[in-house]
Amino acid sequence: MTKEQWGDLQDDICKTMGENNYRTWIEPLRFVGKSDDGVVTLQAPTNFFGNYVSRNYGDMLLAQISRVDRNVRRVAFDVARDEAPEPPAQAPAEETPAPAQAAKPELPSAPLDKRFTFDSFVVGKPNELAHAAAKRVAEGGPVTFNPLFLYGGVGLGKTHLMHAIAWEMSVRNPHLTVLYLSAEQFMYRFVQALRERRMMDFKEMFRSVDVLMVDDVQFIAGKDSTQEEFFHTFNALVDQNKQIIISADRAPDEIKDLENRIRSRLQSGLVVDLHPTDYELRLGILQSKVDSYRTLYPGLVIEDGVLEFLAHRISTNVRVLEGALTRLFAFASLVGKPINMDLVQDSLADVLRASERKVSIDEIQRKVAEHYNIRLSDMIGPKRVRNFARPRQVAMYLCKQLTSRSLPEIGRRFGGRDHTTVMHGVRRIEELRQQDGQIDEDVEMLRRALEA
Ligand SMILES: Nc1ncnc2c1ncn2[C@@H]1O[C@H](COP(=O)(O)OP(=O)(O)OP(=O)(O)O)[C@@H](O)[C@H]1O
Repeated sequence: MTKEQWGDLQDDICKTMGENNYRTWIEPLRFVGKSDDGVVTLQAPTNFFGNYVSRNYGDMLLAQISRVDRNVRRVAFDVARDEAPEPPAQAPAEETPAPAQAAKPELPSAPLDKRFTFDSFVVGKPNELAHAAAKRVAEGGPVTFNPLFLYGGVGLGKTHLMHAIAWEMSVRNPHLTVLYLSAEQFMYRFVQALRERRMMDFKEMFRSVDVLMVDDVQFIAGKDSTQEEFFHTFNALVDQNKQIIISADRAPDEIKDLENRIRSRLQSGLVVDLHPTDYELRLGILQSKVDSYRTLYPGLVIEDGVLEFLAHRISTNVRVLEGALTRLFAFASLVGKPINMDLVQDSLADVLRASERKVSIDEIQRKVAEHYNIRLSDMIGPKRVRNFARPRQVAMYLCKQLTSRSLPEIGRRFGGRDHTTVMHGVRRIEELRQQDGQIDEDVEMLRRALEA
């Protein structure tokens, strides 16, 4: 990978992520070089910037770069050396003198991702409440719950929902001042204002917004001065009946080192959580992603079963799921082949290993036998009667889905059967899941129980 090749890729990257995002996040990066062990380093203006790009676009960049250089394994981010030092974790005890001529601070809103709208947010059981609350707030009208506090694990859509609210509000009422920023940026602005002796400007600016959205609020835990300022900003806005929307990776009472008065303020509105995704939601998200990729990769075929496999096997983190799909599309277009299970195994081995569920063949056999009320020895043994054969096939199917064991290995664990027998069993259950609601329900229930 050379600087020229990085330059040549820019058009494609821009098309993939849209011009706005490209200009905000990718254009400022500088190509530094590629190491012998396949790491491409890009220079970002700040640590925050580098982390953001790595988290949100890392997989896409890797996929694009590996199209021109297959030896690249990883993309790393470096920070420009002449960067102003990152803000300290605590506000400095002593203030430094103000610069001779301080400019009035601009509204420190973070850029919104164009893709993060309500339209592109797939709703399922685990996130329907959070989605409904976000929608209600985005519609404006009288402020009914203040703040709206959204929380959930990594990559479950908190930022997506926050951006969607901000977009929707701005469209419905272009005059509203909607300020969206991360808690880290809030602290950065606060420390900067302290240093430059512009606290009045800072206070004025934050108190003048109509809607304040703070992402990842757990970041201010343990940072006393920032918490204090956040508390005052919060109160001032609530007093003026301005909407506040907060996100965090856990519930207010689970955030350690948070002052009690802040904790209770955060709990005083509506607290809703995004639950870990379930199979159906993951499948829905994959399908909607595939639709949006169609224009980018016209003609690419996805064979049956691939999305279902990914939805089963990949963790609940939607970012990992999306990254896997992006990589699959990039590889498939590179080698000019359809997206099938072979390609999945070739290109996603690391992701699949990482998300491997620790379910054993023994556990599956026991659970299935119990469910169908037959003896374990009958399920594994030679008898071919339907009462034993069908549960056996279900167990084989689940072993294939939930473990990384090969077909011959599964065959051995089912009384030394041949791998073709296992393959036949797996296919039969796949067919039956389409045709027979009862079998489909049984298999799904067993899968959930085994994964729980
Ligand atoms: N229900 C959903 N429908 C469509 N896309 C989703 C959904 N949930 C998450 N995503 C996508 O998953 C990715 C990660 O989501 P997001 O950044 O909102 O997660 P997060 O909860 O803020 O994670 P973090 O804790 O890391 O900040 C984004 O690309 C987002 O669009």
